[in-house]
Amino acid sequence: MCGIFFSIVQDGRDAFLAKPQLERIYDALRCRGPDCSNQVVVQLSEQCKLTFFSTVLSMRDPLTVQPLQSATTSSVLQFNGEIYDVAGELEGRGRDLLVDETELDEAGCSTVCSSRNDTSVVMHLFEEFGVLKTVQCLRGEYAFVYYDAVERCVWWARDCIGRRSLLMNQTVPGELALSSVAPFDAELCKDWIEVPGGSVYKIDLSAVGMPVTSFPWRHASDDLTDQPCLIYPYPEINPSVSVSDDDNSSFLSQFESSLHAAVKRRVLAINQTAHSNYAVLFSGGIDCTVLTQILTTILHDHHTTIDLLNVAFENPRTGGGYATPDRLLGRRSFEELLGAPGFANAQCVLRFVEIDVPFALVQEYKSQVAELMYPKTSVMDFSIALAFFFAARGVGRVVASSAATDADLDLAKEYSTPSRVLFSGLGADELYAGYSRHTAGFRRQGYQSLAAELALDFGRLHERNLGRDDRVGACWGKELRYPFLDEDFVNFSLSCPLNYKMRASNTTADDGSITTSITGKYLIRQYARKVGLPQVAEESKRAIQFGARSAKMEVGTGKVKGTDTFK
Ligand SMILES: Nc1ncnc2c1ncn2[C@@H]1O[C@H](COP(=O)(O)OP(=O)(O)OP(=O)(O)O)[C@@H](O)[C@H]1O
Ligand SMILES: NC(=O)CC[C@H](N)C(=O)O
Repeated sequence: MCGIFFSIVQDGRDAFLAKPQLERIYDALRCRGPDCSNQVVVQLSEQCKLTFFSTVLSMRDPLTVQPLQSATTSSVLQFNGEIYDVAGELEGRGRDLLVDETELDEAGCSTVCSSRNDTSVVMHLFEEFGVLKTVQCLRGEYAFVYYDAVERCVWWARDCIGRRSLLMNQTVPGELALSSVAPFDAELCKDWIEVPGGSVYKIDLSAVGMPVTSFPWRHASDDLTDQPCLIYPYPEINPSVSVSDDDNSSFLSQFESSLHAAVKRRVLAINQTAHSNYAVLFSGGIDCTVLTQILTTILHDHHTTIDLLNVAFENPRTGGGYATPDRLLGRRSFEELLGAPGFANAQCVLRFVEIDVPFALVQEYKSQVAELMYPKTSVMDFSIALAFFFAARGVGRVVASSAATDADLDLAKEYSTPSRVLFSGLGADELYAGYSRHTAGFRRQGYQSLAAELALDFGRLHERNLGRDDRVGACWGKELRYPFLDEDFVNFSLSCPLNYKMRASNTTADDGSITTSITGKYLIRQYARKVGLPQVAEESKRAIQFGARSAKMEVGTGKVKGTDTFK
């Protein structure tokens, strides 16, 4: 993941923070982007100075140094993330820049191969069409800061779903700082907040008082008359329930093609020569197992490896060693994947990588994890962040492999995944009603409140999960990719009637008694059955901190609440 730090300081001051604090931020950013780092300073006036510091984890050819400064306008771009496609009004121009035509597949837009460096494409589009028009058309997971030297303003945003971290600090009047991470320091480096998702922001450097304007994302169905805005590339959730099941196979095939395309975009947008292997954050649950199955079909004929990273914690409070629920499930799902018909004769190699985290290692890294997750501070955030931190580190042992001759298959040898890209199944529960509280709500009220609850869950992913997970996972020079949060897949999923997400079914026992069971993630389960994963298809949700046992590890903390502040 790339790293961004930007600041505006006034009154002739040199820097937003004292040197030690700034260096700490720069060090954290260098971990995110180990390929290069650079600083650009723009002295706007004697009083006002702009500082841009960037680091790059290069994923797309050619390596594009950041901050990227335009030779023609002197504008400056800091970009963290991936653009997979350019749609809508700028489709033609954007794709010309982004896509190597020869790599377009027959299906056209749904499997665009984004093969050119996207940072320079974004810069081109910003200069040619302006920020709002461009952002409206970009498809991908990103955060950016852009100084428009012609208009003398600075723009910043996270993508419309908020899949990358960006923090802001506006405690000093007239000044501003933005950063991908901001290690917490109680004295000198506090008061950061996550840039609220759902808007693009602009500060006008020429206007008196340097006002900030926000341009919100709205749905096409909203009243759009009051202020300039952007239109989400997906609708509001469809609250309807379809009356007949005639469309079942059509919904399933749309689900399948849309999710395949989302995974494929994220596979193709990797510098194939340098980093052509893959890793999945693998709990063994249905979401990440389905993603792995799709990866194996896309990479079926490629001589490459897919590392399935499964993290488990030694938890002194609960005991039980590393035989955590996710470890047991992970092993079982790995076997099921190997036996699925689609995997027969595959050239790609699947490996199960066990990442065991002893309690002593947690003690060693816990202050780093707490700093990275900041401004999240709760006990629950910490236990989730800890699990992502060690899973993303990718250091474990290859305990099983689909290739009998796999040289890394050695129970005694430490193995570190070379993959820079980590696939995650996040988002499936929010789109397809995977939480137990969805089931409980459905049991009480049927479909009545489900749509509202799902809309709420999806809409707060940026503040609850995505910023934190980016900050924590990226510190190892890795990049999280979320196929379930692909805009086109989200578009399909939000449009799909609620009964393709959650359903009740009755079973009659021999004594005639009827039991009603409620199942969420209907289409995901149907897909798993279709591709030969019947056991995985029955799996229920288990959150990472319980599956990996990273929650409340210290003896005597059993009664601590998840919402308490982590100390
Ligand atoms: N123990 C684990 N080891 C490695 N990665 C994990 C683990 N648990 C969860 N993950 C990753 O984090 C993602 C989101 O985790 P979450 O807790 O929401 O699990 P989930 O929704 O039950 O997903 P899944 O069905 O894939 O388990 C998972 O899809 C997976 O990619
Ligand atoms: N890690 C990143 O954010 C990568 C930025 C950009 N996609 C590149 O490959 O240069």
